[in-house]
Amino acid sequence: MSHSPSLPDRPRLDLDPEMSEAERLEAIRKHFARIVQVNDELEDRLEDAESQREDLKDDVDSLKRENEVLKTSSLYVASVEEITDEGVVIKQHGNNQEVLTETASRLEADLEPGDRVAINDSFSIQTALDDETDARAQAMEIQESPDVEYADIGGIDEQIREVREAVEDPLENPEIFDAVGVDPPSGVLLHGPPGTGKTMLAKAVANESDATFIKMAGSELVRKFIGEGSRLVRDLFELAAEREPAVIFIDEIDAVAAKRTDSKTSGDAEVQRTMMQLLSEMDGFDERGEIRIMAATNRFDMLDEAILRPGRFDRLIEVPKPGVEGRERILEIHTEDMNVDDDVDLSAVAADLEDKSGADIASLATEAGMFAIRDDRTAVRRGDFEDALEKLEDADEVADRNVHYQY
Ligand SMILES: Nc1ncnc2c1ncn2[C@@H]1O[C@H](COP(=O)(O)OP(=O)(O)OP(=O)(O)O)[C@@H](O)[C@H]1O
Repeated sequence: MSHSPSLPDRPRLDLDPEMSEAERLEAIRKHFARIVQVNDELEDRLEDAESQREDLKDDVDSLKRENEVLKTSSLYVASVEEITDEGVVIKQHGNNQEVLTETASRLEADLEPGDRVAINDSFSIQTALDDETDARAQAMEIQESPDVEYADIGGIDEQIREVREAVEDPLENPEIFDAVGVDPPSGVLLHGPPGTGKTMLAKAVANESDATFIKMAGSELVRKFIGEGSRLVRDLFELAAEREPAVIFIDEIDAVAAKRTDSKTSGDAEVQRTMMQLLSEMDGFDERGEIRIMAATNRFDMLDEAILRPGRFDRLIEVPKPGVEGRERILEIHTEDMNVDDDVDLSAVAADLEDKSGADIASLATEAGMFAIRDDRTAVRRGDFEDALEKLEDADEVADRNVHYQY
């Protein structure tokens, strides 16, 4: 930028007392003329300066815009690995490069290992990505130790035994499989009507084997995360590897692994890609690792057989609705903390619950408690269970009219 010449001197009026009247007048006239001239000069300079200021302002604006673009368009996504005294260790997605970086203390206080963050070209953390932007967090439910135990599950003891053998034993005693020279099942598929305890079983086996429970719902993959299904499946296995020992649980697997239909829409192609990703993840899997894979479905009949081949979901466990003894056990579990009158015979209540699932029985118990509360009582009576059953059946009837469930 060129330096502007210095401003003109301020004109001075020197009047000599010796001067004649005419000479004074002449001096004042000249002084006035100089003032007018300096004034004109200053006005010109002001005009120049103003137009220069306009130009500079335009420059500033465009630089500001450029800066904004630089700040917002070239951010990369990374995960926080560790927070140390020297800074935050992050791992960049895509190339897995680990970097020690600094972050504003405003952000650092809220960061935790596992969080996703946006970083700029020089790896400095710009923002923490909240759950809304984090599809991975939305699509998966992660529990370090789910609060379900085998003792909380009633009526499916044989299924518990099978799941322990296929999931817990390989996690806890992999050497037994090595010694005998057999591979444990690759994947365990639980199938049966809704509300029979499939999710509970998966949570319980994760809990009792001290493994992280990572759940992904197949239906959400195809409904909420359109276009992201195969990436999320990849993320799922990556996450399990980071958190092992881990139990991966894919609920409603039929949503991504249904038999191919004749009608080929683009949605089907996307679902197909998600399933292919799942199969390739399972095929490339070392069975003896510390990750076990489970899935559940209410629609076994709809599954594509490709997912049932050896090396994939090769252990099938049917989880049926409970028989009368199972129903009684489930009733006991769900009324354990309730104040139930001594004269209530749970086996008689269970006998009336033909065809009900564990989930039905859990809501029956809660509903019976509600009837007691409405009646201003603190103890639940036999009649409350009867009223609750009636209510449940009315609700079922409405549901049946709306959905035709086929299992
Ligand atoms: N066998 C059972 N013993 C005790 N409680 C049960 C049992 N089955 C179901 N429940 C109750 O029903 C709820 C739902 O069960 P869960 O989610 O495990 O069923 P699910 O088979 O996975 O169902 P869905 O196929 O609908 O996902 C449980 O939280 C529990 O309260």
